[in-house]
Amino acid sequence: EVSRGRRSGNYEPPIWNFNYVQSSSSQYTAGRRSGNYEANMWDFDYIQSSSSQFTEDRYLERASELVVQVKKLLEEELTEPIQQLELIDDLQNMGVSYHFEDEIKQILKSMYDDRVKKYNSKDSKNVRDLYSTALEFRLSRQHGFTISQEVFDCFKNNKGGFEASLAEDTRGLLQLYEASFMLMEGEETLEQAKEFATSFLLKKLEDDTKHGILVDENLSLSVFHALELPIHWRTQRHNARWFIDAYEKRSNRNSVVLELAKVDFNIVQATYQQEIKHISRWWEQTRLAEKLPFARDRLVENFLWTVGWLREPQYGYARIMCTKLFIFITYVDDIFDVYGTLEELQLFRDVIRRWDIEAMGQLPNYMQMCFLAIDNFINEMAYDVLKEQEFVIIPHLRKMWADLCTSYCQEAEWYYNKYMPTMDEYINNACISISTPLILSNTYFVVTNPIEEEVVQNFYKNPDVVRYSAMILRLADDLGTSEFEAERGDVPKAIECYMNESGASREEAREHVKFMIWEAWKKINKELLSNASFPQFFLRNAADLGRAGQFMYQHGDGFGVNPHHHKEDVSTLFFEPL
Ligand SMILES: CC1(C)[C@@H]2CC[C@@]1(C)[C@@H](OP(=O)([O-])OP(=O)([O-])[O-])C2
Ligand SMILES: [Mg+2]
Ligand SMILES: [Mg+2]
Ligand SMILES: [Mg+2]
Repeated sequence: EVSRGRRSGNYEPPIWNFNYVQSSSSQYTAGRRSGNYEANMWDFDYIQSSSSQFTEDRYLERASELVVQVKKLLEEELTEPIQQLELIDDLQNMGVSYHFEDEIKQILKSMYDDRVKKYNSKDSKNVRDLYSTALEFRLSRQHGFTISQEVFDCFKNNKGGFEASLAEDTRGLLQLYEASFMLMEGEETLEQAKEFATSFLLKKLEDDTKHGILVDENLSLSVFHALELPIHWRTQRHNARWFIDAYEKRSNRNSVVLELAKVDFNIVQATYQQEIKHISRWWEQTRLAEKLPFARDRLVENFLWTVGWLREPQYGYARIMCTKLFIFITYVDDIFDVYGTLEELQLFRDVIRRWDIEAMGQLPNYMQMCFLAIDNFINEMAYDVLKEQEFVIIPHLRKMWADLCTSYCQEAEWYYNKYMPTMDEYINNACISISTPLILSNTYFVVTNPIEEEVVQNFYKNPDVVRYSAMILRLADDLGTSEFEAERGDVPKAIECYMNESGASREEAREHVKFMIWEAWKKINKELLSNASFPQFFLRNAADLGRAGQFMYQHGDGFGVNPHHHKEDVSTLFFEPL
């Protein structure tokens, strides 16, 4: 088959194979109930209840005790607002804030109301230190409070720039840097803040490296980590382990908070592990990896994608279904990008557009296998939803798949016809081919009860929140994968389109794509604060899907060509307890 002029992705076999996954275990997994995992444990209603049915009671009990103690700490024992803000930030970064959502919202709301009162009372400007102002700004915006960038005006000189004396305040500069990523279009102070803080933080790292003296090693590590990716661009679960390790090194760490972070990390890991084992058994029996060996067989890495936006334990069913979705998207993407002839691809697109099961016979066997497996999958999802809430999602699932394959086929036709699309032509198609509309709509269907028809109709209005989420994932993907794709043979991607249009070098084009990601985040930040057409959880998923792309491709193609980039992440998240 490959000899018939078909391209190959030369993708390595999976690092985590079936036997490894099935042999994994965790002391946190409930032994007595392990036998009935294959019963109806995985359908929508059962799994939605709570994934704690997988966990040993003694660990659940300890975690519950610790949650009560941390709530008391957060609401009663911490007397200074800055202490509460620091603990909120630590709980979020270590992945345990989902236990304290109401308390966190209440604390941030009362701080926001106080600030508005003070501002309206024209009190003398309550000039606070940069550190606490920036931390409160970021957390408030993150939780939907439209705090103004003007809170930073008191740190500017009479020329409108930030005071040079702030350069000595590394902790404050780090928080100013983190806060600046919450910006929306037109917020010049935050644009300035990002440039100002970045320049001094980079200088701080250079000085540390040059002189070899780390005044505060933890602070230097935090600065380095932030300059790699700011907190606002990081997915919580993927980064929890780093923050727990960093918290443990701190002299001011709270032992109760640390113990909760560790025991919760291990409970969630045990839950994820059971889900991966279940999906792995399903994947093995499809035999698609055997039948379509040219495609990326990345079951565990596809699960790693889904914990980027479906992190809380109770979303087990959704993680299972979205991992299956990601597997099929990857396989269809590789059919269009790597293996199919143009004639086969156009036929496949037309059959998918009509969802014409009867026309299956016209397809080559590898496409028949893929189409029928996807048909089984969307019927399974649609039946689960219909059983739960009498809402028929089949037409929407088929439409989203048809749109995806149409965009894939457009890319294939550009490739085979050696056509170089303009940047606009490429981006308008690539915001669909990156599969974000399909992923976000499917996620909505598997986590929402009741599904609202009005929200579903909003999917079809090419909403900005979906477009800019797709833009971030698409551009992160192109930064990570397009050089290898160009070598193998694929449609020109954002970098190549920009080089062609502007005459820029590859490095200049890469910098421009990074700038486009920065611009897309301004749009998403506005959507997160003001979009009323979609539920908050949908908006969070949209932002997190972009973040998952920035995580996955941070060091190149960490999914297809170089899954070893995330070998450590997979081990610590799914297989090795803290
Ligand atoms: C789910 C995905 C994020 C989307 C389809 C498979 C992916 C893992 C990625 O793969 P890639 O081959 O880089 O996509 P594209 O560049 O061919 O669009 C793009
Ligand atoms: Mg591809
Ligand atoms: Mg593709
Ligand atoms: Mg790619």
